[in-house]
Amino acid sequence: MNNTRILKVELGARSYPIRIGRSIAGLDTAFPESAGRSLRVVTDSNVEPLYLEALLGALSLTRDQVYVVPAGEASKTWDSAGKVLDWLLESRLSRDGCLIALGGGVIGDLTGFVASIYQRGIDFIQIPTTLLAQVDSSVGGKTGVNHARGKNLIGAFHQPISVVADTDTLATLPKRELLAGLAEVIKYGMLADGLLFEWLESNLDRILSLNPNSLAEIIERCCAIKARIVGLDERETGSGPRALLNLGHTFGHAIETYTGYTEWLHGEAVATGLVLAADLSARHGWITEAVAARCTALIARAGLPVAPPKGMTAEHFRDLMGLDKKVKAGKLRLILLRGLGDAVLSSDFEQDLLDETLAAACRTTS
Ligand SMILES: NC(=O)c1ccc[n+]([C@@H]2O[C@H](COP(=O)([O-])OP(=O)(O)OC[C@H]3O[C@@H](n4cnc5c(N)ncnc54)[C@H](O)[C@@H]3O)[C@@H](O)[C@H]2O)c1
Ligand SMILES: O=C(O)C(=O)C[C@@H](O)[C@H](O)[C@H](O)COP(=O)(O)O
Ligand SMILES: [Zn+2]
Repeated sequence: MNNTRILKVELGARSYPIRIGRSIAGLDTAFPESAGRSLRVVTDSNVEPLYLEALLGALSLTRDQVYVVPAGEASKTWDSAGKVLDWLLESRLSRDGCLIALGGGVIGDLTGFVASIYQRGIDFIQIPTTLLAQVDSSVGGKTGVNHARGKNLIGAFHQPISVVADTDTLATLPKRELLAGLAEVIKYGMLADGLLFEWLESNLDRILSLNPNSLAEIIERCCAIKARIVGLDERETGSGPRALLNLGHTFGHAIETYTGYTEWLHGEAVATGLVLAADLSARHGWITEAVAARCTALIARAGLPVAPPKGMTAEHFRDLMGLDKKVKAGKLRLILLRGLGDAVLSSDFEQDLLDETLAAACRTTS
């Protein structure tokens, strides 16, 4: 790969590199971690025609070492995981084998989950091909599948042994998917890095026009934030900082579940969730209304939704958010803002103010 930048997720014996660079043709040199391993690739039906041949060529693999799932969130299910597991057993992969996830966050989460339970756990490598996966999902070892009752409710923490992000792959990404990835980038600015947020306000157009240097810049900055947080709190303990990466997600996951995982992309739902989190923070007086307005404005400028789907009510939100994994002792906990770049995990928000936020948001779309 050309111009490779290397970051590291520091987790003792489970530490691993994140390589960010260009040119998929050089992928063989990009992850020495795969050398000498028995490999299997999992990808999806959109990524297969675009990047599979290059990867197979680089690693001297054959088609029978590849499993292709239908593209999209509908494949992030228990049923799909079962099918991949069946295939791995049929292809007689042993415990020293290694999976490669070639694709977006759906493929990364699904493949990582399969790797976490196949023969009680085998290695896997992430080759993220969406902006969302390059800035977020490929790093940190959250793997899993969705359930009709809620997002990511079945899963495991299982770290990859390597992440290889080739920014050239973003050239083929549909615009809507690029924008969905941008939602997680804006999230990082809001929760941990006010300067990144300001940089996005000034440089949004460069990102939208796929300027390679700007893309590499945001991918590196986001991965650095995530690597630091994951290194401090790998398994999202109650007291550690990892939960902060969930800013906007309690609302966002409710939207994804309400819409059946097919209408709204994850990043779109998170975008609206970020707006709601900022609104609720402002109602508490923890950030000014002007800061909340800046968050909403940047998200809207990025072409992302700022209000829930039509028909979704405050009652729908309250019901779905009750199954959020951050619920503790029956009490909902939310990530809220104390400033731009300063997020907190809070259980002491006012229920009345949450009701106001939900009522106002749902009124705009009903
Ligand atoms: N594990 C984590 O920490 C974490 C973090 C954020 C999101 N996620 C999960 O990630 C998922 C969303 O990921 P996503 O947005 O990457 O979705 P995705 O994997 O569905 O990819 C989006 C679409 O782009 C296509 N695609 C992928 N790469 C392409 C390329 N280079 N060119 C053209 N098309 C391409 C895919 O086929 C798909 O249709 C959600 O399930 C979300 O919950 C997980
Ligand atoms: O890595 C994390 O931690 C995150 O919360 C990143 C999120 O962007 C991501 O969507 C994650 O899958 C959400 O996890 P969940 O635990 O809320 O299901
Ligand atoms: Zn997310």
